[in-house]
Amino acid sequence: MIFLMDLQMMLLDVLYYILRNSLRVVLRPRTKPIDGELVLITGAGGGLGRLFAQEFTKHGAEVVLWDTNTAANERTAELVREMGGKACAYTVDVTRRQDVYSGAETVRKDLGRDVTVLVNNAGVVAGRRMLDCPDELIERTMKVNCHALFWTVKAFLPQMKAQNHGHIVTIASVLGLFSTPCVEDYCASKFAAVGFHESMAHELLVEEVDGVKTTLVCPYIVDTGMFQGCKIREEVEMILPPLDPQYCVEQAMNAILIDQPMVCIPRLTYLPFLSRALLPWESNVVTYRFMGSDRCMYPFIETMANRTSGIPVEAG
Ligand SMILES: NC(=O)C1=CN([C@@H]2O[C@H](COP(=O)(O)OP(=O)(O)OC[C@H]3O[C@@H](n4cnc5c(N)ncnc54)[C@H](OP(=O)(O)O)[C@@H]3O)[C@@H](O)[C@H]2O)C=CC1
Ligand SMILES: CC1=C(/C=C/C(C)=C/C=C/C(C)=C/C=O)C(C)(C)CCC1
Repeated sequence: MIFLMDLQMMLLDVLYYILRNSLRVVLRPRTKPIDGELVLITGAGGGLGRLFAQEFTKHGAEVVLWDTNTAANERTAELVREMGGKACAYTVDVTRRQDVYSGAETVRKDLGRDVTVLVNNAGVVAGRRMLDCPDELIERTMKVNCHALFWTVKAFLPQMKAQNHGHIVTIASVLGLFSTPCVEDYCASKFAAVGFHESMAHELLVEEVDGVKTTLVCPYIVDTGMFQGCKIREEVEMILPPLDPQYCVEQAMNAILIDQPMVCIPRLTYLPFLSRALLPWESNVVTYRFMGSDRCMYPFIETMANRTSGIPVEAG
């Protein structure tokens, strides 16, 4: 009897959340204020990281910037200060766990307060066919895109939990939800990032740490240069062009500010995610062929090869 009542309650809750989330698309919920929050962004020296720093600044937050590229990171800090914001830049390699832990201590000492929003944004891709790819490059992708999430969350979550206040944002990718060929290192690391993020989010809910929010961000190709050359069939690309970095960050910010647990950018990319889960493997294979997703990374790999050695590799 209790089981049936629980089942009924659960089904009603499921319906309620489907309705609430559908309505959210049209009626935007109120955003939370973040002025006064201390936001740490990894990979803040360029691309999306720099734009996140500027967006958080617009909303009145103070930012801490971590990157391996000191000059680029300092430039981000400068841009934030030009906007009238507060920024501190530190050179931290997020793959070195002792550096992450000591870096977290330094931030605490220097700023005299705890980080309340963590944006795990740093990311890399090998950009080589798996069998041509040096082992070290594969390891690097796993360390930056996946292992580093453990170190940063272990460094900052304890204080957030103690205060029952905070937000952990993981910049994953649609390639953490479905895959394309020739980016095995990247897909493995992003699928892992999605798994890590979701497990942590469930853990916080079970422990009833309701003041620490989580947002998983899964963007499609963004025009930052990271995946330069990646190309799907032209007719499909007209419906699904690479994202403008500013648009991508604004969409992610909207999700963060309404405590949305997950966002795919653009929304259209929920479709391949669903079809991967629901359709037979072969149906997805023919869809990939039709849309040009099966070979979309070939020109990207060629671009990367030209960038790194000047000698094009055979991508076909
Ligand atoms: N661009 C795209 O198409 C998409 C990107 N994403 C994800 O968004 C995030 C940002 O990507 P994007 O802005 O395009 O990439 P960028 O390469 O432009 O920026 C990534 C930044 O991370 C830094 N970084 C790399 N390794 C480390 C490290 N070990 N420790 C600290 N910082 C590091 C880089 O420094 P350096 O320049 O010195 O390497 C760089 O400044 C990534 O996680 C990426 O996977 C998701 C979907 C699509
Ligand atoms: C697989 C697939 C597609 C292509 C996806 C691509 C090309 C994604 C690239 C994402 C990147 C580069 C993310 C970086 O983090 C379509 C056409 C959407 C639909 C059919 C299935």
